[in-house]
Amino acid sequence: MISFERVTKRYPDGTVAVNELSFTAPDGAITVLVGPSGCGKTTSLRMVNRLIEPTEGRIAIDGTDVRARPAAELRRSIGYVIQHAGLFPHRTIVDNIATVPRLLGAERRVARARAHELMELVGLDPALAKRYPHQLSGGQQQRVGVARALAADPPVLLMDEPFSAVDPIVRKGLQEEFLRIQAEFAKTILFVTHDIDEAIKLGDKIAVLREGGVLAQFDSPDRLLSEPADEFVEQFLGRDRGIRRLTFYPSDGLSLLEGPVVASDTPAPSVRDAALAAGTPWLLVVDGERRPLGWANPAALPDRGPVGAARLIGFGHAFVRGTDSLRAALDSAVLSATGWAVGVDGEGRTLGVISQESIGAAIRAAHTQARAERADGAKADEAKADEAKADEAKADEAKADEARADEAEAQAGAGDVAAKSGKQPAERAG
Ligand SMILES: Nc1ncnc2c1ncn2[C@@H]1O[C@H](COP(=O)(O)OP(=O)(O)OP(=O)(O)O)[C@@H](O)[C@H]1O
Repeated sequence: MISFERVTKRYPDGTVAVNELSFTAPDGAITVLVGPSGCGKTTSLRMVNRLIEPTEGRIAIDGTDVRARPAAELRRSIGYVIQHAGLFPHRTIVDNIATVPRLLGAERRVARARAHELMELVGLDPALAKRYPHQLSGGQQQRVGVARALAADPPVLLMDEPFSAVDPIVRKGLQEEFLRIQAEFAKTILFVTHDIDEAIKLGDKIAVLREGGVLAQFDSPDRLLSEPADEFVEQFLGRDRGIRRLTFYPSDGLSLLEGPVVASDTPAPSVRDAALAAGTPWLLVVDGERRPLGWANPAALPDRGPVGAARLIGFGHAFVRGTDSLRAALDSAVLSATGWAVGVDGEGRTLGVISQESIGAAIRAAHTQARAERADGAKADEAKADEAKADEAKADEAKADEARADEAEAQAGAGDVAAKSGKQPAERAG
């Protein structure tokens, strides 16, 4: 757990880069600091490993002020990844990764063996081990940066725009790899980016900063998208936050229709007659393994031959029910020429189809449920706060009782002494 407690950083020229910043980055989670250029993200991050010292306030890791430890020792216990990776240019890749374990006293052989394991973990070809950083692509260098930060197995990682310097496709790959590694290692991560999409994709918690280093909102991505604290956050999130929010709604509750799904070798006339009788607007034709082939218009089916021989209309892409979100399901329907989405299982076999309208209804239901859950959550928080207040009041009462008892005891004791010396306490006091 990393806690910022009213942290302010004022540079010598008077610039207030961070202003009374307070939030707690929970254990084993990714907390993203996001905001426009110059809002104090990097300054905040570098105060955790004491590359910058705060002017006021306190930063603590697991309750201990970071200033309680010598800076060099602190830094060795915290992984740090920066834009362009910041690798040592004259060391090979394997030695770059082995740097911190070596500093911590690991034998060269042990540190290198660990470095090779980490290269595999972050998806680097072992053949790159003996190269130098300039002989690697930007994406490969970033992977080395991540491997190096993980080498000493630190509980805390600081990452400053680690994926910003690579093209969007490589970046997406790095983000996915990073989430996979985090699912396995559950580090406590503070991650800086100026890209709200990256923040939403990676963050368990997001701290949105505004200019002057002021915290605008600290929330989960879903909460941020559904309830931006103010106009600044709303604008920063962008116009399509409603659509992006659908990423947090699962698709497993969607009811898929199996009726319109037909095997490609079924005789066309029989499916045509059945579909027209049932008022089915579109038929999804699938192969022998139930993989989708395309849509057929029942009214246009021929009088002879299998349905698979008819002219089929492309279905765009299918969504995987359960794994993909409602956003993916909606996207599938929007991209399909018929307005219907195709739901498949993990193996790509068709489970059924669903119309845009039905997905719309599922979205409305998900919104209603989320609102109810938020209201319940707020009530539970209130109840917890009331309980905490009641506990505090009880503790105060107990303390007051104790103080009264002490006083009474002291007076009784004083009485004893007074009695022994033949004087009254009042006399002694006077
Ligand atoms: N050494 C310094 N002296 C004076 N001002 C500084 C110094 N370093 C940073 N600043 C200022 O502090 C503010 C916050 O800078 P910081 O680098 O933390 O922002 P950032 O949010 O990380 O920006 P970016 O996204 O552009 O990297 C900016 O106004 C910056 O100009």
